[in-house]
Amino acid sequence: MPDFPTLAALRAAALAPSAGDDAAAGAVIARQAVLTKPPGSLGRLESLVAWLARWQRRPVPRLQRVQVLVFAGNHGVAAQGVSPYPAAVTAQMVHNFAAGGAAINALAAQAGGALRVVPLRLDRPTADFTAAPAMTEAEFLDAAQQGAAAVPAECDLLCLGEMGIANTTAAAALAAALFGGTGWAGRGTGLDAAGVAHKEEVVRAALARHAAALDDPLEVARRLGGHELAAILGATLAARRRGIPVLLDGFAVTAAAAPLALLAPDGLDHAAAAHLSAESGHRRLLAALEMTPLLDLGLRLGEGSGAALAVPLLRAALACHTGMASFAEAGVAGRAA
Ligand SMILES: Cc1cc2ncn([C@H]3O[C@H](COP(=O)(O)O)[C@@H](O)[C@H]3O)c2cc1C
Ligand SMILES: O=C(O)c1cccnc1
Repeated sequence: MPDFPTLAALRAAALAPSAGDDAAAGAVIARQAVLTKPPGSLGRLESLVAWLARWQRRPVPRLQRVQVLVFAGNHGVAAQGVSPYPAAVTAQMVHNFAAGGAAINALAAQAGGALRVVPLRLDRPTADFTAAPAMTEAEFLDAAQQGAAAVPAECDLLCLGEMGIANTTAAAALAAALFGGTGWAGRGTGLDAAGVAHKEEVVRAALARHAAALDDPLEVARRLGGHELAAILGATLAARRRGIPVLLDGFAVTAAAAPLALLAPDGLDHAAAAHLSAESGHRRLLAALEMTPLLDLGLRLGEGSGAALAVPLLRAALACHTGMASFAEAGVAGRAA
């Protein structure tokens, strides 16, 4: 049985209340209070473990099965000259992933994660969304469903990444449609100032073309997104239903998942921003989503690279939580007053 046999089923899943486990998070917080450190002194490491417990629905979270999923898709809007690279690079990079030669191969291995790359209709790009909706309803639903189906049932943490030439233009259009304003276009893979201005104009034209239909976040995702971006939305939603916390990568992945936060206020509570991309719209997008990135390393790659890089940080947080002694166990005096 597919997770989302119809668009109505996808929407109902996105609107369903969250399934986080308060008791599991509470158990983590209670244990942290007795470990040999001043309360709160491990900062964000402490709240991260509680977050893992809440969404794994397990009082002692684990990070044994880490899955990195990279979705790949092609974009009709590439024909507008919005990327310095040819669209053929998407499929070429999928071969490179399979051969083990990309950054994400190295980073997923370092993270102790399994890497799976899911190409979506690479021979059939989306429609150029300055002229028509990027996807039909059936195409959008199929991509979202493929994303959901790629999420393993048994998984402790999901890292999401993407590959799709011109997808930072789609991401900018999504962000502009979902959160309003202009100036969402950035350099992507390396546009110069004139290229960014042209990209911004393409985004403006797309929003004007679809202006009458941008009230519904799923319709925004269908009209202005892409196959791999719809798959990321489907995977993010499926992960919440299966009790799997998610690390979002950069600008493209965050924009792909963002409709879920607009459909339900807690729609991305099981997802954390792994890093702040150097793509200029990302800081603003994360602020709109009230997310604080874990890392800020100046990455502007995609592929799930930032998400994979944050996994060792989560492992460190969990190692402290499970490995530290309590004040009583260690014979360390507690606070005097
Ligand atoms: C060799 C190469 C490897 C990549 N890996 C990720 N991206 C990244 O760049 C693309 C988005 O940038 P834009 O919107 O400017 O095309 C996406 O495919 C993204 O994952 C790559 C891009 C290239 C060229
Ligand atoms: O932040 C991203 O997702 C990103 C940035 C540049 C190129 N591709 C992706």
